[in-house]
Amino acid sequence: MPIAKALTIAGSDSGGGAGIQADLKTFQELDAFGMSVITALTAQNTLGVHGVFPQTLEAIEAQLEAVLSDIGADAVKTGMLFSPEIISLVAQKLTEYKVSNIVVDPVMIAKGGASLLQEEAIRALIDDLLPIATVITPNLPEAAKILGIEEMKTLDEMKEAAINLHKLGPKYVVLKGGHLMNGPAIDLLFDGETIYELRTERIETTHTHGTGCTFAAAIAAELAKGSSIKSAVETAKAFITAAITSSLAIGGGIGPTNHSAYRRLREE
Ligand SMILES: Nc1ncnc2c1ncn2[C@@H]1O[C@H](COP(=O)(O)OP(=O)(O)O)[C@@H](O)[C@H]1O
Ligand SMILES: Cc1ncc(COP(=O)(O)OP(=O)(O)O)c(N)n1
Repeated sequence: MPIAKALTIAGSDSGGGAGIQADLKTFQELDAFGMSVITALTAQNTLGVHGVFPQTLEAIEAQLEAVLSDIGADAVKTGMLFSPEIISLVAQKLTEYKVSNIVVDPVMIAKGGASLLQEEAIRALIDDLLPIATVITPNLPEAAKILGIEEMKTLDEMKEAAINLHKLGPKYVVLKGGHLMNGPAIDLLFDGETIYELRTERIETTHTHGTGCTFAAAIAAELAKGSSIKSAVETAKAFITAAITSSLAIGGGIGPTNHSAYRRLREE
């Protein structure tokens, strides 16, 4: 069987817990061949983001061309895209190369509070990227920003938001409930007809750096292997739950999740 090829288009996290590094580790753990297009370098560790250095459009386009014109991708995951110009370029290239499984994680703000997306880029995200997305994976603050509403606090508000996000054009919406205070960690999958709930116990830990990146990358890896969206999201939920359960208390701040935990669990 040919190897599934997964491409991440995202920012680099020097601390290794989020961004390109989290995505490539996740692809590897789920048996997909990982490739990368780096949109920005961040000087980052468990204490926060200490610098953001966007790459030139020329550098980003050269990386996209190199990968897509030769190797191709069975699925693409986008993360930190930073500016309206980068978003438009990425959308144009994914359309030109007819990429069929596009997972858009609309990264906006890191857990420490640093901005990873310019305010003026939200319009480009909505106009250029959401309509071509197979699935979008916003967290609650990101969903609220896209919809121009107050942040959701209840499951009913989350359901309404998932329906409204779907109207912006993606084929599927996964609304992540990691930011809901208290109670289980509930994510919603909406396919345009049915809302599915994915529930796990909330794990008591502060070490959750890179949860969103890892979850979206796992969905991309599974779609690249030919899974249905429902099965891809279920596997991603199991993957991130295992990764948070044995997250790593390294550094002095918010530590990363453990990308090899899911495989280890399955080998036991
Ligand atoms: N403390 C936790 N316990 C269990 N699952 C969690 C926890 N925090 C986040 N998750 C899960 O991790 C995934 C990423 O969600 P979230 O943290 O909301 O994303 P982001 O990193 O983009 O803010 C979701 O599946 C969410 O339910
Ligand atoms: C380079 C880079 N990309 C994305 C993020 C945000 O990652 P996320 O998975 O949402 O996790 P937190 O940063 O919120 O813990 C990032 N920090 N860096």
